[in-house]
Amino acid sequence: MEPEKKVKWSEQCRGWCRYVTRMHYGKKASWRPEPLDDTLEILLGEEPEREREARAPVQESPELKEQQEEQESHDGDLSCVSHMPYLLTLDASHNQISDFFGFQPPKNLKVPQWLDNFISEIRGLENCSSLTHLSIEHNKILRISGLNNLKLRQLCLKGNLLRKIENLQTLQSLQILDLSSNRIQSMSGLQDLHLLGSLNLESNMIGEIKEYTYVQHLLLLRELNLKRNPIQEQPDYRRAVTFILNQLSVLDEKPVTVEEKVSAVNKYDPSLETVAARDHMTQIVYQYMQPQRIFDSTLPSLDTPYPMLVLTGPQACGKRELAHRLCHEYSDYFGYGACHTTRGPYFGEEDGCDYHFIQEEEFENMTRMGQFVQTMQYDGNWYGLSREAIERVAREGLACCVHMELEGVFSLKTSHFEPRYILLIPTNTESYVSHMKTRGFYTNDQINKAVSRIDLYAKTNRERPGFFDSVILSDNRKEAYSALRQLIKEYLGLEEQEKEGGRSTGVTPQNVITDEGGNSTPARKLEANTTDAYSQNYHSKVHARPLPQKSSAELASIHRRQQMVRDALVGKSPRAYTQLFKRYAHTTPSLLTPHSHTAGHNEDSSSEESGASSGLSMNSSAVLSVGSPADGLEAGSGSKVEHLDVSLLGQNLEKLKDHTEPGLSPDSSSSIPEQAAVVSSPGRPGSKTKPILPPIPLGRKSAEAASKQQLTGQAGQVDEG
Ligand SMILES: Nc1ncnc2c1ncn2[C@@H]1O[C@H](COP(=O)(O)OP(=O)(O)OP(=O)(O)O)[C@@H](O)[C@H]1O
Repeated sequence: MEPEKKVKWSEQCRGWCRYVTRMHYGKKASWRPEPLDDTLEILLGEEPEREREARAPVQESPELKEQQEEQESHDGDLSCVSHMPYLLTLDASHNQISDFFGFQPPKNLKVPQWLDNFISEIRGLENCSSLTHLSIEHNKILRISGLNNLKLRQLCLKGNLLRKIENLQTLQSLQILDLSSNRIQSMSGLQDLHLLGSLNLESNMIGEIKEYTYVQHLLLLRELNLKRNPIQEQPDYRRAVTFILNQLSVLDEKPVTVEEKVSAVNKYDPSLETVAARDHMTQIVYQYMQPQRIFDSTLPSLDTPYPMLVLTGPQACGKRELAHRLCHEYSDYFGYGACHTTRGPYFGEEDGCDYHFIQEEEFENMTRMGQFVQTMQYDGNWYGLSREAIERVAREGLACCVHMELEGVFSLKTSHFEPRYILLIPTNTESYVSHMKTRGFYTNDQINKAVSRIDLYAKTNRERPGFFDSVILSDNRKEAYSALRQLIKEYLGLEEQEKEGGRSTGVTPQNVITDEGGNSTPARKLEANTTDAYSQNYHSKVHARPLPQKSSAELASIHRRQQMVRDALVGKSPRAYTQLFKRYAHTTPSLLTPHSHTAGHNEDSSSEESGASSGLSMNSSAVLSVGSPADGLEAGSGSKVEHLDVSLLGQNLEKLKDHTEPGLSPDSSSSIPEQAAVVSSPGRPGSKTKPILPPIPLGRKSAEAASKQQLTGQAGQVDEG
């Protein structure tokens, strides 16, 4: 049929009408191609060779002559068009046609156009089964109708009087839709056009961002034009649309860039990392804008981060209660780090004990003063962990124990602090919900939100091995606490001390190490008389470097691990805490380590085992020498926890719970509680480069010293600005 020829309608082309492909029909009052009218143009397709050969006899045939005569005699209908079997485009713009009722479309008509007429209703196209392109621009159409089941690929109803989009759902082939310059207020009615790739709604009356939800699932939609609609006035319009319709490549005739898409996601659905990075950036910027304040106890250093323990998990999973119990029971080792919050106190909550309850304005001021390490907004309230809260605990010579939501953990991980993170996660949704309901503080929305976040935690744990240092199921508070307690006890080496009946490894609350001769030495003094903190770190690092030749300690360590492998092969499963800490040097605050100053040569500091940080960051520059919990203790004896496969968590929480039940675990003979379980995770990134973990600076001070320190702590602010 190609190439097309443009000719005027005349006698000459009448015989060619079979090959008409496009027809522009101008200044007519009715459907009648008047011969010799100079406003009528037709485009002729090239005659196929086969037909050309056969044409002469056909033209001369009496039937055709009859047909032509009949065609000429027609006045006022479109029957002439029906003799054009190849007609694809018909453009009848700028006429006075008011109706195309009775129009007998040619068999192959694909693209009729009726531009600038007085058509108010679409009718008569039911039989146009080949019609793919339809344009009825600038008419007076009030409603969309009469298009059912057509195979239209392009539809243009620009410049009509449409108020809503309707009756399009059967146009399943529609790819391009132009409804510009109408009075449409909603995008409802487009949701079923799954092949739609281009939508023009310019100059309409669409005003609400939520209208986009109607086209949100049209995955092929690439171009959308909403210029000159009231929606353009909505704040952040373009970014919001880009976010909701992230499949778009052109919006309002302007390409949507990758940067725009990233910016939209970062604003409306930021990843946890983005939230954390933004929060961290805020805190750092504000902090630098302030006169420098020295927090000596928690100062960042190369190898000895200040020891912190973070309990994390969904709201009301029990982490706060557990943190308090832990700090109470192990008050010589841990202090509770109270965050600030703008939420009002619940019944029974005390200011400064659970939180520092402050007004939003004060919270903002504190933020601007750079006082927070991290902040987070949860349920419309702000929460923030201040440097001072940590420092207050550190000045006591204690490790700081805090609880927070996942976003807080992400943020804290960007700071110089290197806490150990324990995830407390409920597996029994029903009892979790009923616990929240019993507390009576929460609305249904809050409960639903908390429940939905369980999966977020589980997913994070599943997809980021090593993100949490340990996982404890929190369904049963008592068991969860005993799992946590067990973990801490093993780590601190308290169990061994109990076993040894307070022999030379004894630790006194007064931060004094008792040697075998009964002489007491302040723990700090032992450290202090070597050199300053930086040098200690440096030496620790040097000592921790793998030696070219294995020391006897390293060989012993390798031997021990080989033994564990052998045990595992014959079916003995190691206890949970050994899983948790075995990758780390077993370290403890200096006040707990009778042989702290010999650390670098301790067995556990062998190049491989000490190649990572300690289980809970509560290390001194020393390594615990009372023996690794993995040593010599029978698997499972007295332990309340069981090692679980971390990959199970979150995939199927119920399954996980089952897994903890006696009889299902390979080591079901051991006394394992039904729900409490600890899941180990591999070392976190970078942990191998930090073999030695930090001391708790001085251990718990006497009440007097502590209060004195409090006072001097306030004075410890140094104005460098
Ligand atoms: N600084 C912080 N950063 C991030 N999350 C925090 C912070 N402080 C507290 N949170 C967490 O915010 C959530 C809401 O705290 P809130 O104290 O109001 O909850 P709750 O109902 O008492 O539950 P929970 O018993 O878990 O504390 C809790 O999960 C809490 O752990």
